[in-house]
Amino acid sequence: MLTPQLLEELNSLWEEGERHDAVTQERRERRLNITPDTGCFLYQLARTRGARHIVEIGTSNGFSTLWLALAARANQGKVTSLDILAEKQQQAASNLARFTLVDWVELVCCDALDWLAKAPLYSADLVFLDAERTLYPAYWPHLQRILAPGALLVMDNALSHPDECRPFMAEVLATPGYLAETYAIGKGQLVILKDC
Ligand SMILES: C[S@@+](CC[C@H](N)C(=O)[O-])C[C@H]1O[C@@H](n2cnc3c(N)ncnc32)[C@H](O)[C@@H]1O
Repeated sequence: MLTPQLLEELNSLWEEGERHDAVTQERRERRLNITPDTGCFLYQLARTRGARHIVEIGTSNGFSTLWLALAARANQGKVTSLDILAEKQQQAASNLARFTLVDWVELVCCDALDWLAKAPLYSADLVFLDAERTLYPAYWPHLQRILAPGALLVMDNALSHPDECRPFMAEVLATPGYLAETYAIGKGQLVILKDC
């Protein structure tokens, strides 16, 4: 259960990230966190789906990972979270420890495409995509393979960066068996259901 105190602590971490990003020019040093309502949305989706195998692409300092980890803990599952930058994952490890969620998350420092290329069939119940948007079309064949029947894929930034997201969205809409819709939550969430 997410207590008011826990929600307040998550909100404080997000506010701290916003303050940090406001004075940080270098993109690789920015947190670029999802919004708290997006975190709540992910938690609700993961809980109602009963997702046990959750994959996150783009860990940063672990703000979104915390929400997914809370759902994984409740579902007795786990999160595998990927980021290409080791320093980001060190920050995430520290935040997971602070929220005592380390046991529900495996942090993997890698290029997401390399990891996806080796991931097994039907190995994910929920995937959260929040990394380098122009690379998503190359991820799509692998994402289709790893999503279990009835699984969900959520992509952040559908409304904040429509031009960068358009090629991926076009690929998804052209693929039979997937139901996609964009919701005006945070920076815009494209939710894709593997409906086959
Ligand atoms: C927008 S941030 C993620 C924010 C995070 N989901 C949150 O809300 O707290 C994007 C992250 O994707 C990572 N990234 C970029 N390209 C990547 C790649 N090819 N493979 C894995 N991670 C990548 C970046 O290092 C960065 O930390």
